[in-house]
Amino acid sequence: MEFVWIRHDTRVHDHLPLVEALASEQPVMAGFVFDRRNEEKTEAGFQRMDAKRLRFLIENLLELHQQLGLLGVPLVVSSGDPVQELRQWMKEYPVTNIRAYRLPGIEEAEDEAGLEEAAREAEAGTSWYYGDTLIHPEDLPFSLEDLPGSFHEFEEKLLEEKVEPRHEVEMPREQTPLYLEEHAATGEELMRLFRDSQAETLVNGGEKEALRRLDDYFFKSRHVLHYRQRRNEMLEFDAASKLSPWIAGGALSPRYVAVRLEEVRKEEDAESSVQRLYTSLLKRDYFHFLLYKEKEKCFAEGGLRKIPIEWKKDREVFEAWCSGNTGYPLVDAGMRQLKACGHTADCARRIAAAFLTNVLGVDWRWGAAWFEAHLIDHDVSVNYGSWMELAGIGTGDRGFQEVGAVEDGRTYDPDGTFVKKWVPELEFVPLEHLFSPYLMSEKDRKEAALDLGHDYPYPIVSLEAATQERREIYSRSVRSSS
Ligand SMILES: Cc1cc2nc3c(=O)[nH]c(=O)nc-3n(C[C@H](O)[C@H](O)[C@H](O)COP(=O)(O)OP(=O)(O)OC[C@H]3O[C@@H](n4cnc5c(N)ncnc54)[C@H](O)[C@@H]3O)c2cc1C
Repeated sequence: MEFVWIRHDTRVHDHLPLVEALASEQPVMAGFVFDRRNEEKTEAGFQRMDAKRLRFLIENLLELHQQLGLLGVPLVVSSGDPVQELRQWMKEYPVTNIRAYRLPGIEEAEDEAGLEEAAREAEAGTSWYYGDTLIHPEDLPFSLEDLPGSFHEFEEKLLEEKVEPRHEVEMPREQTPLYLEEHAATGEELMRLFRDSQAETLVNGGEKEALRRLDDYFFKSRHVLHYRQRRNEMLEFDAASKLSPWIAGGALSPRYVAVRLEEVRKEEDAESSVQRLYTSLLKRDYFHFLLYKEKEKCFAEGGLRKIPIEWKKDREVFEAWCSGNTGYPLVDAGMRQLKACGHTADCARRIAAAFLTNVLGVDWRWGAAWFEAHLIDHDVSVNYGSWMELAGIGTGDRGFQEVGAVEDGRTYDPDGTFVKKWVPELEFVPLEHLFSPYLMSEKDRKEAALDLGHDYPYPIVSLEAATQERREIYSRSVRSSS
């Protein structure tokens, strides 16, 4: 029997392991393990996977269960240590071969090695695939060891060498249904988990919903044509694709997105936005390859550049940031949105992340862990890679980055709708003071019905003084490491 181990690939389109398993003429089943590690607490004291992420995952799995059912492929689920659960399934079913996608990540690589060993013991084979990126690793014009040191260089090399994604694979063909009682039990279990989860998410999970969103953004509403100009808008849902939760969970293949994007490219005036969106997808690839290459370094205190920065582990300050109560409305709006629905726009992420590290000086890994817990599009390589970049310890050589916690409001939230939506305490504050309400006179505050320190906090630190302090710490640390 062929066994397809589902990891971050909760779909049936563009799924080579499934296609090849079904082409093998052997009966095929699939399995997914809810990884117990996600129930562990982080150093900062919260669970690694929040209810929103879990809910989105359950929705992806419910849809996969249905889609696999239509192909005659039963799906089993369990929770625990992935290798132990796979070992157990190899005992319960006559598994001769396991097929799965490889993933970047330390724990992921440990699981792959553990599965290899378990399969050897069970005298079963293993077949590994790459499907998490747009570009297949074997098609890179350099070895992983020679991965360029900046995304810009990486993109340039790929464009120069005209490296393109491979074609997506055909849809899997169905098999004579393999009846397993456990398939029905899986459906009931997933429904129970779904009913028990109360979380709200920006979008709903599942392959069908992913394909619907793509179709809408690319072809029906055609908002994609304005991607280059609008992608940094903070509040508007259609300003960017919002495909990341499905791509990260594997309900949507990045290659499928690229294929459909090429159809858009043929349209008049589409080139600039299409190319910009392709760049975004390539940036995701870059972070994936970076994690494949650098492994543990992507989680180290000093990051890839091994800069021995002193980070604070101040829980009170960290909690004010997590809950969106720093007194800087632009930071707080993004953080509140993240907590409420598991998503916030790219520039809101950048501002919030850089504020934690480059103003508050809190350990970047605490912030990355908070994002990991709450983002429904969490992708370990993109998240940790982005955090390192903003803290000045990742790829590129951008050094210390100033945080536009006030000025960026005028650029990215020019009419203040984003801040007013997520920080309603500031509803009556005029736009000129919206991003820095602490600068208002007492009279202005009264007129805006704002009792600072009561309705909304005073700034947790002075932006200028704290930035100056962190800049000095950063420069000292860079000097001491060179
Ligand atoms: C601190 C920080 C943490 C982040 N963590 C994650 C994460 O865990 N998972 C994640 O998918 N993205 C992450 N991002 C990148 C980016 O913010 C999101 O991909 C983007 O906001 C998703 O919205 P969208 O689907 O509308 O993107 P679009 O702008 O429509 O882009 C299309 C796709 O390209 C990819 N993409 C877009 N921007 C980036 C980027 N800067 N880096 C890498 N890939 C990108 C995503 O897959 C996205 O769905 C992070 C950014 C920062 C600054």
